[in-house]
Amino acid sequence: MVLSTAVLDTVEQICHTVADLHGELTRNELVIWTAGNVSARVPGEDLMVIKPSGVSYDELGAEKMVVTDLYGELVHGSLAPSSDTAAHAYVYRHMPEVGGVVHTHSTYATAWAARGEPIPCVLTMIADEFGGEIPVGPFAMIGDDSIGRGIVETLRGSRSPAVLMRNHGPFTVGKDARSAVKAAVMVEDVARTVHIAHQLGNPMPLKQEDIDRLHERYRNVYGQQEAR
Ligand SMILES: O=C(CO)[C@@H](O)[C@H](O)COP(=O)(O)O
Repeated sequence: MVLSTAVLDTVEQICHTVADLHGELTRNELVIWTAGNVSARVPGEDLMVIKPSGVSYDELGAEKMVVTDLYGELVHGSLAPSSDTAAHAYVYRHMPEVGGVVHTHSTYATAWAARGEPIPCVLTMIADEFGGEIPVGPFAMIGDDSIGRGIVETLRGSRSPAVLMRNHGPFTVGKDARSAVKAAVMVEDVARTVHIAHQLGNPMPLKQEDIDRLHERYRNVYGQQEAR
């Protein structure tokens, strides 16, 4: 596939954004070695930008990013795309509102995934960002559509931008890649806090009406609305 100059310009900007966001994964200590990935949809095109597989985060500049179609076929770039490319691509094909996808193996969220247990909505921060419990998706093999199917089946009908894929780890989505990274940071933080709460006793669930009000306020009042 030959990309037009206009699309190449857009792709170049997105490559910089996606490369920088991989720096957020390391800065927030969500990944070890090469074990996590960020992607972004190319707006208006059936394309996405994702990191190459198995390349050190220290070497992940914009020039190393790869562009694939929404079936994971390489369109631009020379390196082999991330092993989770098919999963990200499936999400973009089936969730048109999603502009960014992130996967990590962050320690506490992955521990919940190993136990196959949703993170209960026992904190205002969980109600705010996730709108309820953080769900568990099925175990799925790496490399084909299976993980993507599990993500989409679990997140459809949920307000959560995060799913804990059983025996694997968290996948998060957002309107753009930065929002998906934010959800990845937050899922790890609440996974750790709720784990600690469990060591101390029984965390108290929030009432559904309070969850709804908190989530609504977070979406529509919190922060600088024009920047959301
Ligand atoms: O869980 C998996 C698959 O084993 C991945 O998240 C890897 O840990 C990182 O893979 P690349 O993005 O480097 O291919």
